[in-house]
Amino acid sequence: MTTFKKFLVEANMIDGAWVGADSGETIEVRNPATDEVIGTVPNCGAGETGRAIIAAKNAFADFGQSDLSQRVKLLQDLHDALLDNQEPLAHLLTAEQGKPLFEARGEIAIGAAYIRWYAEEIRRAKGEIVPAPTNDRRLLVTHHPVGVVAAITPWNFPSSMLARKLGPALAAGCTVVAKPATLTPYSALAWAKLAEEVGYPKGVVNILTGSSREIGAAIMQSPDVRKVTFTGSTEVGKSLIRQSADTVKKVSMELGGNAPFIVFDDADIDAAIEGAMIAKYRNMGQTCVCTNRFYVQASIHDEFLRRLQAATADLNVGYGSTEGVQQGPLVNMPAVEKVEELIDDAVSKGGKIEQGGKRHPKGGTFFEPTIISGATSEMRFATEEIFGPLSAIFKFEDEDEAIDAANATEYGLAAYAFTKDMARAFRLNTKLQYGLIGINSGLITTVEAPFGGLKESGLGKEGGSQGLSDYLDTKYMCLAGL
Ligand SMILES: NC(=O)c1ccc[n+]([C@@H]2O[C@H](COP(=O)([O-])OP(=O)(O)OC[C@H]3O[C@@H](n4cnc5c(N)ncnc54)[C@H](O)[C@@H]3O)[C@@H](O)[C@H]2O)c1
Ligand SMILES: O=C[C@H](O)CS(=O)(=O)O
Repeated sequence: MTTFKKFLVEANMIDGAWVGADSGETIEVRNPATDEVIGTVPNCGAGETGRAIIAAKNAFADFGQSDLSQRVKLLQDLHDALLDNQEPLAHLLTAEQGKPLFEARGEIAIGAAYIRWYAEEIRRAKGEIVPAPTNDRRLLVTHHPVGVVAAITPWNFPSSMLARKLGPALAAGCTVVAKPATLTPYSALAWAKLAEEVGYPKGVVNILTGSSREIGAAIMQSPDVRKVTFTGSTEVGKSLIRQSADTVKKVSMELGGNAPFIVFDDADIDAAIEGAMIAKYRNMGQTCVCTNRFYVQASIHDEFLRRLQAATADLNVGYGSTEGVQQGPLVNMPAVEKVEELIDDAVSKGGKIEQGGKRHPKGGTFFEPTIISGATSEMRFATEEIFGPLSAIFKFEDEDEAIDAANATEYGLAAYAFTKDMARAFRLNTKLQYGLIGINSGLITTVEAPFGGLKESGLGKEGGSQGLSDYLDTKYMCLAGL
């Protein structure tokens, strides 16, 4: 049995010290599968946040001017430390979030890959010398770390969502104040422990737990925080964007999704079913890029539905800590109740439950992987993010109808389509209003590519070469008198 005790840190990291809340108050952290208390974390607020921001600002004076080679070495050591501890970190992640162990291991691995990627990318953050209009001057363009960065992250991928913020921030020479979701704090606090172990100077990485509103307000009101990088719901993202105006902070937003999954009649059905299972049921459907709406062309609808039903019925539902389990519990009871509301709404409007449809016999927040056919645009799940193991099956006749239906949402994060027609693939790339488009694949996230949404799914990119620029300020210097 792997123990994660080393990373069960019941304290916050502020200015190089592990501390509790000024009030002494704590918050319980529960295992979604068993509802047992795993431990507690400090319930910090404005005062602790102010001290963390000052610590990050003070640390930036040196870290922001540190040698590139030093920052690269620290990132390489952080990458290695993460992989050396992959097993306990994965077990910790499963304990606090519920996802199956194989997915938790994958999340730790991609987190390490983001760190390694930015250890490499920062060495290519080149400036330029621009041809001057006259010979008495040189025009130089250079890049510099923005300064103190606030990172606010969600509960569904509590480790990798912080990795793709810490990576570019630390590579650029920024310092960080991070606030994880209250439901899943330990996977984030583990990053502070690893950063401490590999030798990051005090104040470079600060991680706080507690009142989202209090900590959030203190972050947004501070002129010393020069960038906010947020991953979470569109509703909270909009609030943070509004608050950022008061001090003109840089913002990057990774927000909600409502992914269409379009299966054309020329699709490889085996590939479409394989893609559907991962695009729908990864993290029990609690993934921003999970399929929200399946659009299946009429001539293959019944075959696809039958095959999806068989694959869904085969899913192994159980405790995420049990090897071989493919679906764990939902994160909490409100998540279960939301799925139930969406099912009741769909059935009341003519939807048919083809599979599942109710709480799992395991009880608690376990829920049966569910399929509803006869879906229509009047049903709530056509426009609301499901965030659960519920497959909504819509039927369509032709390509234009599918594209129009797919785009009928304020979201624009991920979209998927299965077709052998490459001319159609390029039409879809042009016409689908989404930042991420998977053709014949249901799992497209990778560190090499820019991840981010259009419309109300976000601002900015994470990963790829594009993910670094948000942590750099670009300056122009005119060097005259030569
Ligand atoms: N686009 C992406 O990359 C991506 C990735 C993961 C999750 N998400 C989205 O996140 C949502 C699920 O995550 P969630 O439930 O944690 O989202 P959430 O918006 O409720 O919370 C996200 C984070 O913001 C904090 N927060 C909440 N209210 C705040 C406030 N007023 N001020 C400051 N911080 C505040 C929370 O404590 C948490 O740390 C879904 O909509 C999902 O699509 C998007
Ligand atoms: O939930 C959203 C995450 O960004 C999912 S992914 O692991 O990055 O695809």
